[in-house]
Amino acid sequence: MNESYTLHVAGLVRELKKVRIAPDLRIASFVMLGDTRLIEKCADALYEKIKGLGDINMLVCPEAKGIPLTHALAVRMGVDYVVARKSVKGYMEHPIIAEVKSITTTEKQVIVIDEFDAAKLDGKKVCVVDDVVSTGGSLRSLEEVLAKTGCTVISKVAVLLEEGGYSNDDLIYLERLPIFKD
Ligand SMILES: O=P(O)(O)OC[C@H]1O[C@H](OP(=O)(O)OP(=O)(O)O)[C@H](O)[C@@H]1O
Repeated sequence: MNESYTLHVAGLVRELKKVRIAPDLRIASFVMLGDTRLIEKCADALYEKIKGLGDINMLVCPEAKGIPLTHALAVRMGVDYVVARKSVKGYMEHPIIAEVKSITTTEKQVIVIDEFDAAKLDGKKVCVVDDVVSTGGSLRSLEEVLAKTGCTVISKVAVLLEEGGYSNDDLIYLERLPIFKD
């Protein structure tokens, strides 16, 4: 059995380890964290795709693996970004919370935007960024939270669209990623 998947993305090649997430399902684990060259190349490629959209003045990403990519993209666009957290922190006041079910979710998970960050988003035109979109559960929950902040989501981008069920054609992405059913 092939234990890895060879991904070609943004002019680079990476071997992704296949990991089991259910008795009959394995996914290719894509972890950009710490891979500076991959982050920079993907940010370049995504920037080329969205720079013409105009008027985006804030990025938003769910933690965690998409954060460095979002930072790199934000630098290219000359904007700031907000990170939606996956737990409520003690320093948050009046956080906006939605439940999440994603392809990797094993326990109850939430997506949270602190009131302080929500205020930064009010009136902004936003691009949502993530490393991977699979079922779209994380994206949907994030949009649910964002709808309460007064921002407008202009576009959604990801490095990979995984075959986890997300079917909207509104996602800008670089490559598709298969899943592996046994
Ligand atoms: O479309 P979905 O089915 O929601 O899956 C995509 C989400 O899953 C991954 O995050 P993960 O839950 O692994 O969290 P992490 O980045 O905090 O490790 C990925 O970074 C997306 O946020």
